[in-house]
Amino acid sequence: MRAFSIPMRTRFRGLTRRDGALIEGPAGWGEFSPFAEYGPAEAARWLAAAREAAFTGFPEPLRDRIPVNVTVPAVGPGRAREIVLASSGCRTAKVKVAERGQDHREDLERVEAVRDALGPGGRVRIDVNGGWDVDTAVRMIGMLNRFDLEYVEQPCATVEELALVRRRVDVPVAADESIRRAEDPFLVRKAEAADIAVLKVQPLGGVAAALEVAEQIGLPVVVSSAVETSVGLAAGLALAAALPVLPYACGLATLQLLEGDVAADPLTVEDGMIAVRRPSVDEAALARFEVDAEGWRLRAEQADGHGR
Ligand SMILES: O=C(O)CCC(=O)c1ccccc1C(=O)O
Ligand SMILES: [Mg+2]
Repeated sequence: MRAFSIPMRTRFRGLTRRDGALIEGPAGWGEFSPFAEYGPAEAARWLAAAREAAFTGFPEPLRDRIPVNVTVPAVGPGRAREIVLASSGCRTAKVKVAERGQDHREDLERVEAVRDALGPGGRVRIDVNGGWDVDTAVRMIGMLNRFDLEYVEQPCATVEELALVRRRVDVPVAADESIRRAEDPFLVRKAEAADIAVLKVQPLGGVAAALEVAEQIGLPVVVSSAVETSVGLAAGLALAAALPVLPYACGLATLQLLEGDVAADPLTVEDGMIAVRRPSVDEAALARFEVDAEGWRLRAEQADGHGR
């Protein structure tokens, strides 16, 4: 097992560095990078995803390029515009809103700047990460829809709240945390709480497991990353490539958020798309970010035996 710590270009989810581990097996490299605050039961699924990549491999791809969105963190409007313009042709942007410590005006200015940078033909989605209550969500979605929203991701924290918001707004609702951190990922479907499912490979325990969730959830899927190196992103690409239909751009352009990568040929965006392939770890690239792996070995050991 090898471990990395890569600085983030801009603070994201409160993170200033992305830390994780890499394992190599007969099928290739796998990434194990659960966030620091996740306990062993949750980390067990992330570990299963890394092992699938290293020892099993991925399902057959049905497409060889995946359209992706540029991810805009909770930055000021000037920086938001720069990020969109430097996104290598992404025609869809996902804008983080409701950042703790910021006000609604900052969200409006950021989304306006992104719409302006993309032009009327681009698509703008927002991700609230559960930051609003129902009334705030209804009010803010109404205001932000002036910039024509493709969908709103996780406007509130709970499935019940998502269902209430969904009944009160015209903008489609996507569920993220309500699927990847839920006891029952299908509650969203049963409660008719979302129009779109955001699926991430590591939190769901691998590509095959996520593909199964996609089949059973009966909603269009957006594959998104957990802000990973090219090794983790490759698993997301494999999922996106294996889905029978892919109506939306995926949140896999997140290498743009990191200062560097562990591969010599990173999964970069070209014309708003990423080619489906699996880069391997390059010793010289990893050397820039490598840290001691002992803590990660311990974390994997603790995660073992904590299956879903
Ligand atoms: O979907 C994207 O554009 C990027 C990925 C992303 O936003 C994300 C990355 C890590 C953890 C949580 C999230 C999220 O979607 O909330
Ligand atoms: Mg999200």
